[in-house]
Amino acid sequence: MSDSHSPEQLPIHWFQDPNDVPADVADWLMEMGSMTRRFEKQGVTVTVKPKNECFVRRDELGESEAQQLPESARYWVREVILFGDAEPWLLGRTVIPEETLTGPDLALVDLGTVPLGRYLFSGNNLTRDYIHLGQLNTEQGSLWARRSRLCLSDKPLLLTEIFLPDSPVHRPEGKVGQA
Ligand SMILES: C=C(O[C@@H]1C=C(C(=O)O)C=C[C@H]1O)C(=O)O
Repeated sequence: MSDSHSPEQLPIHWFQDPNDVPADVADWLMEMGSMTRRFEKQGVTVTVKPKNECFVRRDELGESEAQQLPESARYWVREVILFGDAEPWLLGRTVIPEETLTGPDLALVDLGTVPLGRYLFSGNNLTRDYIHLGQLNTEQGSLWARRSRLCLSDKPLLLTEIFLPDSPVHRPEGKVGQA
């Protein structure tokens, strides 16, 4: 799957019932802590390559994204590829209403190659409203995905993560280096 597609343009099928997802996959997708840290526990160096970062209007969001975020004049969008060592493991798309970018949280627009999780999980002011589990069918096969609405000091942001074929989520044992 080319990384030129924005996750919002990709037709992700969202499951109504998480029990429709295999338990070993759900164990990854329902991770409540930092996915960056979870990946690092696989023994890899996690790096982030920003692909797109900009402000957009509400009518430029995907319909399902806009439905899950409050009205705002504009939203900060961050799209990245996250790597485990040299392997692309995850496409991430974060949408942040401008009203969330207050005080120290304005730093969210300057993350660059710093993994979002390093910032979000650095304090004790992050909650996760929900995690939706999904699957994306591509010419190369299907990919697992999840969408979380997070709140940073009670201010919302929406995070979509698509797990790429090389990621542990798609390995039978979920472990790196096991054939
Ligand atoms: C939210 C986290 O940050 C990760 C890093 C991202 C980024 O740098 O934009 C996006 C998705 C996450 O997989 C996390 O570690 O849980």
